[in-house]
Amino acid sequence: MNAIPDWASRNVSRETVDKLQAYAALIRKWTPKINLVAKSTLADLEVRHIWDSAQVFEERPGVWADLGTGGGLPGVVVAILAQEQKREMQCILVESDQRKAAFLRTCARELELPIIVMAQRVEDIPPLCAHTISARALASLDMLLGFAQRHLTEDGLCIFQKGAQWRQEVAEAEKNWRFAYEAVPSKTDVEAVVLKIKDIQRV
Ligand SMILES: C[S@@+](CC[C@H](N)C(=O)[O-])C[C@H]1O[C@@H](n2cnc3c(N)ncnc32)[C@H](O)[C@@H]1O
Repeated sequence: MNAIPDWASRNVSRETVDKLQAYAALIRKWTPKINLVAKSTLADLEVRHIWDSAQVFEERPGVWADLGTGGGLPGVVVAILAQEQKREMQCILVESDQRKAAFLRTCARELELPIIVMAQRVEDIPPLCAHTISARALASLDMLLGFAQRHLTEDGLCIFQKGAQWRQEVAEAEKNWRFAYEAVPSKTDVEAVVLKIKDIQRV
């Protein structure tokens, strides 16, 4: 399948659609050299990765940190959509793989995005004091909540994309953490959810 996302339903401008397409072109160009996404998913890149990432975007104040951003999913998509909304939002992308971080800097330059790329491990950087933290395919929920405890402001929000096993992940995480969550059905995968989590405390 090579479906095109229904950007009109998001009220996205022509300029932003062009930027998302330019980003898709960069992923297609770089993926043969560095595995930004599985090559088998390139044909369906717009829905499987870009639309999937766009669904996490919401208007939020302050710092948005995307952890383990890889090829920029969802961080670069969030930065493009924030630019559309003219939000005063600072996007920080944390990615420990140096080649992927170089790709992210290329995205920043070529797409004219005011993002900060940190080519380090999430565990090694000083607290980011982020108001929003996203992560896609990075780690178990239990581990992500540990990252959030270090990098999220007290009243901040985590937005984690999780697959079919999300209920088990929540149950596992609840052994170590107290938190409030909402599971929003994914728009791209019937079994997946977007977990919105706040008020995180270690048990
Ligand atoms: C499975 S990929 C997912 C990438 C992207 N979020 C996506 O959905 O396509 C996980 C990424 O996290 C990075 N990563 C893994 N552990 C990390 C850590 N502790 N700190 C920073 N980045 C990390 C890896 O280099 C990899 O690019």
